[in-house]
Amino acid sequence: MNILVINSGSSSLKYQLFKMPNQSPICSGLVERIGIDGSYIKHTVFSNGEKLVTEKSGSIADHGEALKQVLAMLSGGEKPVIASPEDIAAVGHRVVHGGEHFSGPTLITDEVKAQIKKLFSLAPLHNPVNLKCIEVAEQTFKNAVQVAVFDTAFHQTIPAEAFRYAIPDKYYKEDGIRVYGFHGTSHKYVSEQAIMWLDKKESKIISIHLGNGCSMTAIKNGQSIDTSMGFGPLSGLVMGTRSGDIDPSVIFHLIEHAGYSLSQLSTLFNKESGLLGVGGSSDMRDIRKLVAEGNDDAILALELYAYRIKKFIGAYTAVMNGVDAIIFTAGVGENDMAMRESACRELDYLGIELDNDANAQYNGGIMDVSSRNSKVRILVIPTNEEYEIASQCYGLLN
Ligand SMILES: Nc1ncnc2c1ncn2[C@@H]1O[C@H](COP(=O)(O)OP(=O)(O)O)[C@@H](O)[C@H]1O
Ligand SMILES: CC(=O)OP(=O)(O)O
Ligand SMILES: [Mg+2]
Repeated sequence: MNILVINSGSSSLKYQLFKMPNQSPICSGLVERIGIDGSYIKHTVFSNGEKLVTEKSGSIADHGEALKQVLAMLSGGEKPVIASPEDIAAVGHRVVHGGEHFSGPTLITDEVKAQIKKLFSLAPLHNPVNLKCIEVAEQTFKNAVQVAVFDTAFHQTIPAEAFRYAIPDKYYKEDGIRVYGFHGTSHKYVSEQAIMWLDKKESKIISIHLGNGCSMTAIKNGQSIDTSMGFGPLSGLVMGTRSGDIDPSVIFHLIEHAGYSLSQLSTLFNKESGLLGVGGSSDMRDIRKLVAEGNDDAILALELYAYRIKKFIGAYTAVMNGVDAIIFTAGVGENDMAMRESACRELDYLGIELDNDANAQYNGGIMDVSSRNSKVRILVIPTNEEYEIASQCYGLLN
């Protein structure tokens, strides 16, 4: 059974085609820097132990256009992987916000699409794009089953003391205002990998997902018990274009004294803040180049970014009364060794000590980059949201 997985993030679209239940993909790829200059597609076909890579650059304005180009690559190019749309039995979609409605993989119906739409304003960089990808896939693969896997699902185990905000009851009961948490598919996947690696079911893990969106999760005995994103994917860590935690008084101030409208506020905190707002680019690679040129704004952006991670490591160590392992994952977490170094600096009081050489040598797979004396294992684990989505789809359909 061929399952195509579509993972649209805020700046990227990733995809993999799996022949399930076999774990290895037939092809995979990503479209990066969507909506900013220098967009490109990298499409890799795996065949008889070999990799055939096709790369294409050019401007890609939005996720709809990105997905159309990806679909053309699946059936065309040097090595087509499908002969016709009928070759795809199911399409698994990453959907970021599912509210309290969804705690597992879900067959997409008109009702499910309506729910995804209802949550547009809570995840404005994601849910509209997720729905667009579902619609393009429905039109392209008319006979395939469409399945949604929600970022929020893994966090449904968070207890009330962590998911409720300290505001009157009715805002939760009537309006569903609570912490939902995101990147759940990634936190689930990497923490399960870590539990296998540690060979320890009763474990305390902090998972740090640093992509364009960034979040951290405290995972006790395999279950999410707290996470840094909240009602929407905006709170917590400093991100590519999102501010992370901010005192709501700033919002009152901007409305009262600068006449800001709702949409101006949403644009400011979702699209113009974070690394972009402080350092001049949303992309960590650009920030690193600016830092190398001595740009003070970019240096400050990195400091804010690392400081916030460190603060949550402290908070989640306290919440779990200890920590066995910390995981770094996603675009920045896997590729930016200097950020891992900054975030773990001077944490020896908590028993967290990085091995700088091992950290610098990381080049893929699961690796322990902590020093021998470190009480806490520091693991770099490549996330694979697409594989996790494919297995959940397969589980649902069989
Ligand atoms: N080699 C690298 N060094 C530093 N940062 C990197 C590298 N490769 C990717 N990144 C960063 O990873 C981020 C994107 O992460 P990703 O997980 O793909 O994001 P998303 O899924 O949220 O769109 C960008 O900030 C990008 O600069
Ligand atoms: C939820 C979220 O922020 O996702 P991404 O990092 O893919 O933008
Ligand atoms: Mg992502």
